[in-house]
Amino acid sequence: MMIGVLGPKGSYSEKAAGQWLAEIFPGETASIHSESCRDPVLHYCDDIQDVFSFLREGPVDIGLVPVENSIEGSVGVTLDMLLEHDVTIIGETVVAIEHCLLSKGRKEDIRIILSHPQGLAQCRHFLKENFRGAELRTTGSTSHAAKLATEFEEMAAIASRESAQTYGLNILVSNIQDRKHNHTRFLIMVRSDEASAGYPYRSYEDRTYKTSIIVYLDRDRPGALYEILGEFARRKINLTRIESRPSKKTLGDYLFYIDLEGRTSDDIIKEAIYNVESKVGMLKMLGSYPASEPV
Ligand SMILES: O=C(O)C(=O)Cc1ccccc1
Repeated sequence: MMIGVLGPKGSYSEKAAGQWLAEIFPGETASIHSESCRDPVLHYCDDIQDVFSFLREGPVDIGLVPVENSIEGSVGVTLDMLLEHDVTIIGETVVAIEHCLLSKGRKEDIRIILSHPQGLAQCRHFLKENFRGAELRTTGSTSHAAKLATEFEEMAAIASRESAQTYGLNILVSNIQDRKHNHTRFLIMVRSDEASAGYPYRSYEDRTYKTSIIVYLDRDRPGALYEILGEFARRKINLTRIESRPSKKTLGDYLFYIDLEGRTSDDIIKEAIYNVESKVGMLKMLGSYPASEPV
């Protein structure tokens, strides 16, 4: 079983994969580099788009991507790829993020700071206060930033402690994110045809399920969104997230990403989604999956 994650080694996505595997294959060695856990191996991808591409074309069987962060909000490229690709969400996991400033050189010598866009954004205040003149550069992942920072003493990376160890970097400053509590939610996906094949992971009768959908109103009219949300509200279905994302058709035209409590095997969820579908231009079902434990 090959799992596509943002690489290289040391990324938060890699950490999320280990955490999810330990949840779904409890008791087995959760090491993602061993032969256990039904032989999952990681396929390190350069960026989020590649996780989706390698899922579609192979060799990846399961894709894991960051979708939202408690400080910076949604990962836009993930939302766009969820619309574009034929994938089904089968799980989610939430990782506590602790960004550190890593370098081979001294703090006073840092001129360039590298990280994933989410990493830079989650440390915006720290960077303004401590490195106003530094050049900020984005990389495909925090661990790629750490790997690059090994090359020059005036470079630093915003990445995890694990990356410091992996790439032999010093931790100049730890816990630099703008809020102490910093969590990122990751989605686990398969190709939609695989989902119907019943992937090798158990159903959790004792867990709360979530269902994720994307809707497009296609013609804006007063109360349109209210009507849709009303289909859930009148059935007392709890929405855990609603996010608008530009349709890329024209300014002010949006898609809505909605997460709700329940699963499509529940009649009430099925009924609500059926009614919503009759009121919108497009509805894409992303999947029903066990909700992560509350953080
Ligand atoms: O770049 C990584 O390590 C990732 O897995 C993406 C990411 C970046 C910043 C915070 C959480 C996840």
